[in-house]
Amino acid sequence: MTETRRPIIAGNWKMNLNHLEAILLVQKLAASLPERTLAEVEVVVLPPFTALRSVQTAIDGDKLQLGYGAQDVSAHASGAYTGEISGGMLAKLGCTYVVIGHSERRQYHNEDDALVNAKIKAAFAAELTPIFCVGEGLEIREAGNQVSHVLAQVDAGLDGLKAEQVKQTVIAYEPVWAIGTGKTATPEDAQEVCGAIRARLTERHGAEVGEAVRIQYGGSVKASNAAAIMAQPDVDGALVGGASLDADEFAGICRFSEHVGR
Ligand SMILES: O=C(CO)COP(=O)(O)O
Repeated sequence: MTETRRPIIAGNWKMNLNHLEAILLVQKLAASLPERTLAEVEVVVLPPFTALRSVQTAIDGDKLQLGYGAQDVSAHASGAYTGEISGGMLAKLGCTYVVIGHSERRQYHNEDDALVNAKIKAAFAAELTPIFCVGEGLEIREAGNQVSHVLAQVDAGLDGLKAEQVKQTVIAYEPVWAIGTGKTATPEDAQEVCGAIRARLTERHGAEVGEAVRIQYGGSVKASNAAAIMAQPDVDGALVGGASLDADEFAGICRFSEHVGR
C-alpha cells in the first residue's frame, strides 16, 4: 500500500449469517474498531442479500462508520429473471459496493468473463462500485501462468469501461488455491500479481488510473498475516472470507497497521 490510496478491508460473509446474526456481528465489529483504524482504513461488510436491509438499518441507526454491499448482482436492470437481484435494488438499500466475479460464482454458477463484464457495467449503471475478483486455480499457478491468466481476466472484465469507471473499481486478486484452504499466498506472490495488474491498468488506462485503483488480496487472510500482505506496495486491502465472520479476528485484520508499528 501507499499513502495515496486508502486501504479497504472487506468481509465477504458468503452464505453465512441470517439477518439477526448479521446485526449482532455488525454491532460487535463496530465496537471492536478504534477511531484511529476507522480514520485510516475503509471497513466494509458484504452480507447475504437477506441481511442487507438489517445491516443498513443497524449502520444508519447507530451512525457506524462501516461500508456495506452485496456479493453479486444481476447483469439485467429488471424483468423476468427469477431469483435475481438488480443493481437498482441494491443501490436503494444504500449499498456502496458489490462483489463481481468471485471464483465461487465463476466455478459453481459458470460465470465467464463476458458475464462478469456485463455485471460490472450493470453495477456502474446503478452507481455501485464493483469489487471485481480475479485469480488463478492451482494448475495455472503450478504451470507458472498466474500473471497472464489474471491479466486476461482483468482485460476482459474491464472491457469497454471508461477510464473514470476503471479508476473507481476495486480489484480483488484471490488465488483460488488460497481460498478457504488455509494456504495463503506469500506476500511476494500477492505482490507479483497485484503489481502486474497495476502495470496493466497504467498501460491501458493511463498512470492516473493505475495509481488510483485499489487492489485487494484475498485468500486465507487472518489477523496474523494481514500486516505482511498489506506491506506490499501494490496491495491496498484485503477481501476476507472465513475470518470476517469473527468480529475480533476481522477487527484484528483491520488493525493491521498496529502490527507494523505505524
Ligand atoms: O474468497 C474469499 C473472500 O472473497 C477468501 O476466503 P477465505 O478468507 O475464507 O480464504
